[in-house]
Amino acid sequence: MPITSITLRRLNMNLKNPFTTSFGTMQDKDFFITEAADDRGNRGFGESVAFTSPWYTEETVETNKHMINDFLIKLLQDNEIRHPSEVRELFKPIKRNNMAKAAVEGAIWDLYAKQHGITLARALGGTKQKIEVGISLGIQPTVNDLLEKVGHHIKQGYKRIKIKIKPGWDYDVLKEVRNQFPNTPIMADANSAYTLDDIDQLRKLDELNLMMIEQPLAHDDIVDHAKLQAAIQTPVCLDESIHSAEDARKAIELKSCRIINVKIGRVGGLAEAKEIHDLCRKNRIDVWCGGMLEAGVGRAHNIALATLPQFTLPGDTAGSSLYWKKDIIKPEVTVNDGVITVSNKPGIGYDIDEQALKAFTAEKEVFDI
Ligand SMILES: O=C(O)CCC(=O)c1ccccc1C(=O)O
Ligand SMILES: [Mg+2]
Repeated sequence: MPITSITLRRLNMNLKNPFTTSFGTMQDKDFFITEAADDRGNRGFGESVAFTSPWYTEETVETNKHMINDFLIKLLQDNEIRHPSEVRELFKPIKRNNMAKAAVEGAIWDLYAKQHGITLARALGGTKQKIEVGISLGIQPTVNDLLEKVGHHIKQGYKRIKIKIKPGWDYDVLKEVRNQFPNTPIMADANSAYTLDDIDQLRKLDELNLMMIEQPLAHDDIVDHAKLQAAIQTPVCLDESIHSAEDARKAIELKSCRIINVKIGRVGGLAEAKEIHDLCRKNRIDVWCGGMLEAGVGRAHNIALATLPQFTLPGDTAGSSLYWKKDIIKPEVTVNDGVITVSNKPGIGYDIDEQALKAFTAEKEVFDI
């Protein structure tokens, strides 16, 4: 497929509200938007989901820059690809650095879909016209703040509420939420804040009828998670531990989880994400699309991925306006009664807001391919 250039733009955007996890608080986002262009005026876009510090995985904005500039671009310059699904194989000699790879691969998928006049969802084999979404609520200053936010988002129609937890902000808080909202689908995300020593505290969550607990144990573990899953009723969902279809296969085999949160960046791109999806479909593991506080381009990619059939649970792809005063796509992603209607325009399905993109761009570099 024709690709004549890759452009890297480094953007700075401010989140509307600070987002707090068991690791700390995020307010500013500094990230890359990638663009793959051909000589017929088609432009495909991708987004890197790495943060400025390596708290979620080992990658950062700076490591992304190094990997893309010094390795991934060269592989594209030296090799022809016929289809975006070949990018994964092309990037294999570079170990890990999945978010860097996904950012480049994503732009190429969007370009391919636009070259063929089809939606990215269709290029991936997705069929859903509508996707259900939930919201992820960071750790709040007080329980009352949390209860108020939960109530607000239930009223807006979000299909499930995810609550970040950590030791000291877990059972008691979730119990208050459950008491006030007895019928709402609720889940918890610990971002690796516990160990097996906390098993009694984690078992207490069983009485709260949670949809799942996401990544309770270490970011690189699938063994202790299997022990935990055997000891509690609440389904375990893995996020940080799954970087590839191979990781997913092993976790399924060990019974480390009953659910997997798929994030395109964490697993190295759309082709790998689809393979995890296919594997989970075969093994009847529910999957949902996670979020990384994306701007519109990354959000659009998530929506396209979530049109695949095994995305059976609501994802973290909430509406743009929950994160940003102004997004970089037109129109912004909107959610009605917890549902996003999938765009039928070619590629990611949203236009780039060129003015906004320019306004948020701090650095720009163009590589000829
Ligand atoms: O709303 C979103 O984009 C997802 C929010 C979220 O939970 C999250 C945000 C940043 C990093 C990791 C996670 C996570 O799923 O663990
Ligand atoms: Mg998570």
